[in-house]
Amino acid sequence: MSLRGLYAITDSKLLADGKLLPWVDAALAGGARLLQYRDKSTDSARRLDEATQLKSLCSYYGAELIINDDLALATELGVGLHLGRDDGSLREARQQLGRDAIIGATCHASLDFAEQAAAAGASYLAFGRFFQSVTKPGAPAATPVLLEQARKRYSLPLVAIGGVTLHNGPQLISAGADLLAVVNGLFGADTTAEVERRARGFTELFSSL
Ligand SMILES: Cc1ncc(COP(=O)(O)OP(=O)(O)O)c(N)n1
Ligand SMILES: Cc1nc(C(=O)O)sc1CCOP(=O)(O)O
Ligand SMILES: [Mg+2]
Repeated sequence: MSLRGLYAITDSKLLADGKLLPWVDAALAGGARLLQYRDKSTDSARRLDEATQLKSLCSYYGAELIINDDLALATELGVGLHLGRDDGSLREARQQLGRDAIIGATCHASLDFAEQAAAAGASYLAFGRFFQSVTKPGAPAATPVLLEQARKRYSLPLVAIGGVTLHNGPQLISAGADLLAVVNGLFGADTTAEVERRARGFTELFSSL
């Protein structure tokens, strides 16, 4: 599949109290192409159960599920994986998951990190954070100029993350982002109708720019 469009990322605090599946369903109905299951808890039974249900939803909508941090869970479900700088070896994950798996890498604001990730077999390179993020306020800052530089250097899909909204998304796409990775700007909505409206809005940004 082509890696371009909205990349929805779940958040266990925002999507507590039974919101996970309906809120994700709305994001996928609105056109999200990738969904990352990001849950920092250690409740492995619940994580397996939730990720299994998310895999079914993604399959229904023709989207791809990516697991944050957890190679074992991604392997068990046969889905993609996102690794940060301290989340284990991308090269080993590639060997374990196979050549077709989507494996993404956090590159913060560093073209050197991007070079390492590309050499280790990353499927996409994620840069950020571009704006203030309520989800991860302490993430290192990046600028659209970095995206432009990465765009010139890599043909791999580029992901922009961190404080992304419908309002500021266009400048990141113009700078070269293929995917906008969003938590609060998508799932911080009060209703599923609003999540779907926002997801459609993000999706339309990619056809209009
Ligand atoms: C698409 C995408 N980009 C970056 C991250 C951040 O990954 P990481 O630095 O490992 O931080 P955590 O998400 O694990 O807190 C991401 N998850 N997804
Ligand atoms: C998980 C994460 N990683 C980031 C990075 O810069 O690497 S920013 C971030 C949080 C993204 O959430 P929101 O869309 O609510 O800002
Ligand atoms: Mg991580």
